This record gives sequence, structure tokens and C-alpha cells, in this order.
Amino acid sequence: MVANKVLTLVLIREASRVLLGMKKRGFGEGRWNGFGGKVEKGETILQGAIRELREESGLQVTHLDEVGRLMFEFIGDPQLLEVHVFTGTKYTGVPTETNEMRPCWYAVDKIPLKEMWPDDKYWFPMFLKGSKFSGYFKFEGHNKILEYDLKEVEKL
Ligand SMILES: CCc1c(NC2CC2)nc(N)nc1N1CCCCC1
Repeated sequence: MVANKVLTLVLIREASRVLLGMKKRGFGEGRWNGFGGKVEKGETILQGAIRELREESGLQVTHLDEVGRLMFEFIGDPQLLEVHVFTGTKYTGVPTETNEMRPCWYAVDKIPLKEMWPDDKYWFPMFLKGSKFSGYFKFEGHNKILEYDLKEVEKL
């Protein structure tokens, strides 16, 4: 029995635009995404989210709201990925390119879904509406969704 791998994903939002980063290497390279990654020993999931945001974008936040929980299964891999999605609107700093990510603001009606992870096209609209969501995606490789279920929830 392999424990879930806990990951974070942070989407910083202003009135009509969302900050995304182009992943320059590693897992998800070549795709736009929020900022995030692994949660380290000794930190909470929220602390991990705040840390990854700072490391990958240069932005500092004191508060994030958890808005989504996504589980991912990859055929042939016993390790499930458990992604905690956060959003925030109050930050300090300016979006800065790092060796991991190239940040860019996208208008909410111009989110580059075709250049993002395939699951995003299902839950991003819920995020933009301000809903909370909970979902499960079964992938074959990194591009093919075999099954999924996704629902808006009152409480995570
Ligand atoms: C769990 C991977 C993943 C994903 N989809 C699954 C791979 C099929 N979608 C989106 N948006 N972000 C993802 N990560 C957010 C946390 C850091 C690693 C990438």
C-alpha cells in the first residue's frame, strides 16, 4: 500500500485575470499551470503551498483559500497524487521568472486550456466561478483521461 503523494497548486487571481506559469522543466514541462509542488516533511499543506508559490513565482502571500481537491491515478502506478488547489488575491512582490516557471497573467476568458494539463478544462470553469470542487481523474500516460468524476461541493 503506497501512501498518496500530496501536492499543492496555487492560482493567484485578480479581478479578471489569473497568474499562470509556463513550467520550464520537470513534471508538466511545456504546460501552463498554477504554482505548486510537493509538501515537505514538517510543513502543513498550506505552508507547502505558500512556499512553492514564493519559490516558483516570487510572490508572497499570508493567506490562501483551499478551493479544490483533485486525485489522480496513472495506470500502472500504485501511487495516487492528491492535489490541494488554493487561490489567493492578496500578495506582495512581482511575478518573477525562475528556473522552474515563467509567469504570465491571463484574462479569465483567455485561459490557455489547450496548453495546460488535460484535467484543467473540466475544473478550471468551477474555479473561475468561485466554486469549491472535488474530483478524481484516471490517466493513461500524461495526456489521456480514461475516466473522471468531478463535482462542485459546499465544503471540502
Ligand atoms: C498532478 C498533476 C497535475 C495535473 N494533472 C495530472 C497529471 C494528470 N493537473 C494540474 N493542473 N496540475 C497538476 N500538478 C499540480 C501540482 C504540481 C504538479 C502538477
